[in-house]
Amino acid sequence: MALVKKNSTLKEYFEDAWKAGIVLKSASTDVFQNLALEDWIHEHIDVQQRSALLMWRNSSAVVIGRHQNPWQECNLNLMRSMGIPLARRRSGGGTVFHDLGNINLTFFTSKKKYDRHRNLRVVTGALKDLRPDLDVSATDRFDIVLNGVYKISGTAAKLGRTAAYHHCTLLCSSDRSLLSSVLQTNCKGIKSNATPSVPSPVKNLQDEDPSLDPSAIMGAMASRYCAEFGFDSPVITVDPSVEQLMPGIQKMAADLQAWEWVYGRTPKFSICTSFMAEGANIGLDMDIKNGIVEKCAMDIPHHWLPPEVGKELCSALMGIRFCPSEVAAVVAALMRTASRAPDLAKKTQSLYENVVAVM
Ligand SMILES: Nc1ncnc2c1ncn2[C@@H]1O[C@H](COP(=O)(O)OC(=O)CCCC[C@@H]2CCSS2)[C@@H](O)[C@H]1O
Repeated sequence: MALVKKNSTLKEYFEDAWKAGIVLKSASTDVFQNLALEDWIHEHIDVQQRSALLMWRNSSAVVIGRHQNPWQECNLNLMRSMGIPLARRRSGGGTVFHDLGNINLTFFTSKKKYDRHRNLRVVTGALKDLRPDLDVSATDRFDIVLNGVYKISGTAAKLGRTAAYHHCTLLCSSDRSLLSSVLQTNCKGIKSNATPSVPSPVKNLQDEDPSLDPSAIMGAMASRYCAEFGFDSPVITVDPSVEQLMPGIQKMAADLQAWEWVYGRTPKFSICTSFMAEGANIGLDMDIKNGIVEKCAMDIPHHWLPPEVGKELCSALMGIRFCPSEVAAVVAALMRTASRAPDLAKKTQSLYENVVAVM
């Protein structure tokens, strides 16, 4: 393993030293830094005459596709309570769970040389180099399955004008029970045209063979990649938190982490649901555009709460971000300004808790 020389940017280093191709490994396990590293390479490195493989792992995170709805795809309540970040990537496709037991592989090429079959052959070939009798194969939707059934890898891609990347996951030893809990929505009654994920039964490679650990797999992957693409490269470790190496990368990471990108890019959707609050059945109807509440109506029995109180709450929710902290701030302000009888305050609080439960 080698580190990029001090005082040279990755671009200079890459383009001077590595004529045919390069194998990189990220030193970071931060999902936003690593997605920014992909973006940076895609935008700055000339891949017309060379190719690159980037290997990276993240600490626990959920990664949605560019055109997806996070409220529809994952359990945001659980993720918030466990401190698991949500990221929206630049490529399309469905939602996956990452942790240190999952390897991500990004294949950078010119658009002309973009070839997912070839890349997945590198992945399955490397696994077979480690364990020849492993039954792994690529499907026609570019998943890789183990024993013909269990998904161990999912694929997505980004095609630019002249350059492209194809990236995929590889489940070695991920927390499968956390994977399935976080990929289950806590939000009922969503109507949306966002890209839905395609859930599959998953397995870890280590369930099949405990010797298949992430570092052995990454070593085999690097060798196979070099053999397939016809060059020889050591694995170069790059640290995306070092701005001097990749000028502009911190801004890219900040953009990927911004609420406006992660949540605000969700295609317009609506929520039509009902819940029980303090013994009353309440209907909730909301439209959310760019992550902002555009319409809010509650169907509240009049004997339970005076209509003006419900209307006041709905109009306070209009125009705010569809997220618990903003709703909490709005409700706290309402409680402070309006003098509430204890009974009304309790009911407003219960409405608030139920609204937050769908966020
Ligand atoms: N880490 C991981 N690997 C493989 N399969 C997974 C994983 N996490 C969840 N899943 C399963 O795939 C479906 C979603 O499948 P679906 O086909 O909808 O989406 C994908 O596969 C997208 C792959 C994106 C790969 C990128 C590479 C670098 S950043 S993320 C989910 O419901 C689970 O059943």
